[in-house]
Amino acid sequence: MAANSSLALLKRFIGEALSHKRTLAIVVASIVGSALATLAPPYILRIAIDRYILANNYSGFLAVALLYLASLVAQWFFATLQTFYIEVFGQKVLRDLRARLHEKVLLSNLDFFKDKSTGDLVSRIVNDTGIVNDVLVSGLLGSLGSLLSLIGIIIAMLLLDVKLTLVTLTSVPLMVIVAYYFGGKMRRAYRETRQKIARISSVVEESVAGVETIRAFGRESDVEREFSKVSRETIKAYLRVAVYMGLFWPLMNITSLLSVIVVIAYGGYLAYQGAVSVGVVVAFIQYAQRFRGPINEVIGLYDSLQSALAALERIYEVLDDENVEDYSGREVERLKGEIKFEDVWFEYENGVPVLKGVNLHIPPATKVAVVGKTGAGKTTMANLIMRFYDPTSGKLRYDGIDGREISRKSLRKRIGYVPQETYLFPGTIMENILMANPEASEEDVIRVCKQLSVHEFIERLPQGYNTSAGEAGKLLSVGERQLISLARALLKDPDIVILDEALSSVDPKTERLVQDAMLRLMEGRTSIIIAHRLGITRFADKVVVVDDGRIVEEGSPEELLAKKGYFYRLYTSQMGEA
Ligand SMILES: Nc1ncnc2c1ncn2[C@@H]1O[C@H](COP(=O)(O)OP(=O)(O)OP(=O)(O)O)[C@@H](O)[C@H]1O
Repeated sequence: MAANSSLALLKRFIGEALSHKRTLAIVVASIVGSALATLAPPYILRIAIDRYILANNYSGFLAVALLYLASLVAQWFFATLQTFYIEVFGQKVLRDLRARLHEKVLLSNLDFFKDKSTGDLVSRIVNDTGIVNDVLVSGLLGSLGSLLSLIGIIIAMLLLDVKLTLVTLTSVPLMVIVAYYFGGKMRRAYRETRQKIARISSVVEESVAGVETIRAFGRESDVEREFSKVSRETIKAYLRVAVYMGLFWPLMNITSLLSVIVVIAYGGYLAYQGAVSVGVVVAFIQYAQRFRGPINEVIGLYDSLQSALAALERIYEVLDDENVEDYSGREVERLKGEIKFEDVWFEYENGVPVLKGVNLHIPPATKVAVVGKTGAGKTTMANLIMRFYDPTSGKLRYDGIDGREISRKSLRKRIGYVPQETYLFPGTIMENILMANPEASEEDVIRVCKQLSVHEFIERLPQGYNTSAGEAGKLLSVGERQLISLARALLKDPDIVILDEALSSVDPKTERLVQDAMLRLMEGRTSIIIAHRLGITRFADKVVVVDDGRIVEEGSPEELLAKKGYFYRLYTSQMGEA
């Protein structure tokens, strides 16, 4: 990443984090207090030794001893305050970032998801924000405190003795080298363990999710091999961390002790000559030992800055994505349900039209079955009616109103959509149906379920409507899940119904239930059925045959069958297969 773009990222992030001024003020106060409190004890010790102990003067000694104790308590108090409020501040920043990212996911249009995998988005919202918090909030503020401490220690030492200060500082470069080189190796090894752990989880996840396929293809031993390979690599990574940790901390302690030896040797010599007091030498010994922590912290921050900035960049990439759904536009209360495609062209990708000049008039309360080969553009037509996308050119009108003028939210309130696969959210079956209409009551849900004859089979579940979706998901067949989807749609009391009829085979009894429920849902409503099984077309007022993005035939099922054209061929070949 170029230096100036890193700086711009950091500036933007800090600018946003500054919105929590009050917490930040407490953090800064505790950092300053903590730095000052760290400086005090050696200084007080020096006074105690020089003015009281060595001078055999015990009259005010108790006061100095108490002062020393007070400075230790202050050090403890500010350190606790600092740790706690940095966490509070960090969690607030983290919550804001995650909330904005999550909202972005909810408000983005479908183009947003085209080039992002679920795993990638989850990782950005969970892991990247975590890294940013660790490094750019906790790390940065902690390092700020460390830098303050370092500067304070050097000033305090300079005030005590300039020459001794300069000699003591000679050990600092060595500490920096150890912290940079060995500390860096340790931190990199640690990062690697995290990657290996993530790899283990994904191998396990894939094994569980794909267990049937693995067995069917006899791939058990391959998967096992892969797992033990990743396992071995993980062990190696952990052992590397252990080696570097074992090297790093003792080395850091030794360099710290080296500086103490330098102070004792040179300070002792100066004290012998009478140039400094014994108290000053003792204070220096203590200050010299206080370098280690802050130096390590500042270098650790420098080391992880690159990865945190990369994480920040990935976060802003999502936040700045411009594929946002626009919810503005006029509100519609109820629709008669007339839909008109007027020379609609549509492309997902520039230059690749998927719909090529579709003209279609669906009068209110008409049942239309859309049929055609895989990839013909049926689902795309449904996507346009839902306004998941708008036409690239041409218009879609609802009751004569251009769809672009109607607010997406209010339009979707009037449409009941039954996708091919029913997604059950965590929660109970009752909650899963209620989500379709927040204004509906539990009685409404039961009424709707009775209407669709879904009530009986829900009642048969272990806890009826209160069965958890997870448990129900395992107990319910595809068809039964689709019945729940149909109940959801009916609860909205929509004006327009879109059914993406599933091809998957359903047992005859459930199939009958699903079909009856579909017909009941469509009753008196403008309905579009994307029909994979052509048998359902006999209930339609009109069949529309789509091929390669164009409507090639249109008419009542009887007309089209009699015409012996495209639909007739599709129909007879499917019925033949059946
Ligand atoms: N999000 C997308 N991005 C790019 N191309 C897409 C996208 N969704 C669908 N397509 C392409 O658009 C064409 C029409 O797809 P569509 O899903 O509308 O067909 P369909 O008739 O519903 O097919 P099926 O019966 O398989 O569901 C296909 O060539 C498909 O590859």
